[in-house]
Amino acid sequence: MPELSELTGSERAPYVHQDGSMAIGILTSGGDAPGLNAVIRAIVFSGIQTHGLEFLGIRNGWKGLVDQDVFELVRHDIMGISKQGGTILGTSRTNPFEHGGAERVREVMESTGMDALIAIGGEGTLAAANRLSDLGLPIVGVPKTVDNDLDATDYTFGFDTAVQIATEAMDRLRTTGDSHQRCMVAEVMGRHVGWIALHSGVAAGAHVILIPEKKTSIDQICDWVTKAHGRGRAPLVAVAEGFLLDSMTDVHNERGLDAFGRPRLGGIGEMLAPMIEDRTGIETRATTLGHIQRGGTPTAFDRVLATRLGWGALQMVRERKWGFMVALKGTEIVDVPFAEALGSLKTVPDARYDEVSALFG
Ligand SMILES: Nc1ncnc2c1ncn2[C@@H]1O[C@H](COP(=O)(O)OP(=O)(O)OP(=O)(O)O)[C@@H](O)[C@H]1O
Ligand SMILES: O=P(O)(O)OC[C@H]1O[C@](O)(CO)[C@@H](O)[C@@H]1O
Ligand SMILES: [Mg+2]
Repeated sequence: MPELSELTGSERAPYVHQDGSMAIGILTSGGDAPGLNAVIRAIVFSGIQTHGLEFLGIRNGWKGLVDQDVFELVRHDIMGISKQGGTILGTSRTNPFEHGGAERVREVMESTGMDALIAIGGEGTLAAANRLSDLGLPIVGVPKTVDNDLDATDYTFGFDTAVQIATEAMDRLRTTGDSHQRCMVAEVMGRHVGWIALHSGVAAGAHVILIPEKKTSIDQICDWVTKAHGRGRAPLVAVAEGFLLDSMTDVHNERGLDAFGRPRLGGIGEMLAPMIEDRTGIETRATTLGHIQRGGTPTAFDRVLATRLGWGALQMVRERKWGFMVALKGTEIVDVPFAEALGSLKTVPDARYDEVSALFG
C-alpha cells in the first residue's frame, strides 16, 4: 500500500473531519502568478507544524468549490514548492454566483467539514470573496496579480518576477535591435495599468514606454523613435497590452473574449510596429511576451512576499477576521477589509509617468 503522502488528491480516501480540529480550505483563482505555491506552502506548513490545523485543497478556483472538488492537503503536497511557478491547486475564472452562489458554497463547506476559506486571487476573485463573506461565509483573502493593480497593497507577488522576465527580454531585444539598427517594440502584460511596462522599460532603458493610463498619438511615438534613432540608437518601445492610441476608443482585441467576457489582449505591439515603420522609415519588429511573464520560477522577493502574506492570512483565520485580506504596506503585512481593498485600481500616478516620459526619445 502506498503512503497517503504518495497519492495525488484524487486518489486519496475522502477527508474525514476530526472533531475539535479546524479545517481550512485554500483556493487559487484568476490568472496564475509566480508565488502562488509559496503562499500555499506558508499557510499549510505553518498551520500544520505550529498550530495543528488541517487543510483542504480546492481544485481550480471557485469551480472546485462549487463542484466539491476538494482533497486533504498534507505536508507532503507542499514540500519544496516555493520555487515552483503556477499553482499546485490549479485555477479558473469561474464565477461562483453563476453556480449556486453562497448557498452552494455553504453546502460544500458543511459537507466537507471546511471551517474557513482562504481565497488567493486578484480583484475579481476578491470581489467574489467579498460578496460571499457579506453573506456570512468565513473567508479571508490573499491578493495576487502580476499586473500589480490592487490598490490596497503596495506590491502583489508575481509582479517582481514579471518585471524581471520582461527586463531580461528587453535586454535581449536591444542587442539584436542594435545589430540591425532596428526599432524594437516589446509588448508586456498590463490590462488596465502600466506597472510592468513602466518598471521593465525603465530597467531596460527603453526610449518610449506606453501604458494604458496615457493615451498617446502615433505622431508623438514616431517623434520619440526618430529622435532616438537620430542619436544612433536602436529605439526600444515598451508597450503594455492595454495601451490605446489617442485615436482608439477600445483596447486592441483580435483574440475574442475570455471566460469572464472580457477582451483577450495581446497584439497592440504588432499593430504599432508597421505604423512606426511606415511613418519613420525605420525597420521595426514587434515581440509579444505574453504568458512567458507569468510562468516559471518566482524571484526571491516574490517568494518572501508570498510567504509573509500566507502567514498573515493564516493569522487572520486563527483570529476569525472574516472579510479581510492581507496586504503589504511599506515593509509591514497588515489586514485590510475587502470592501476597502476593492474600491479602485492602483494606476501609475501622473508624476511617476511624467518623470520617465521627460527622458523619452
Ligand atoms: N464582482 C464579482 N462578483 C463575483 N464574481 C466575480 C466578480 N468579479 C469577478 N468575479 C469572478 O471571479 C473570477 C476571477 O476574476 P478575474 O478573472 O478577474 O481574476 P482575478 O482574480 O481578478 O485575477 P487576474 O489578476 O488574473 O484578473 C472571474 O472570472 C469571475 O468569474
Ligand atoms: O490569458 P489569461 O490567462 O486569461 O489572462 C491574461 C490576463 O491576465 C493578466 O495577466 C492578469 O490580469 C493580464 O495582464 C492579462 O490580460
Ligand atoms: Mg481580474
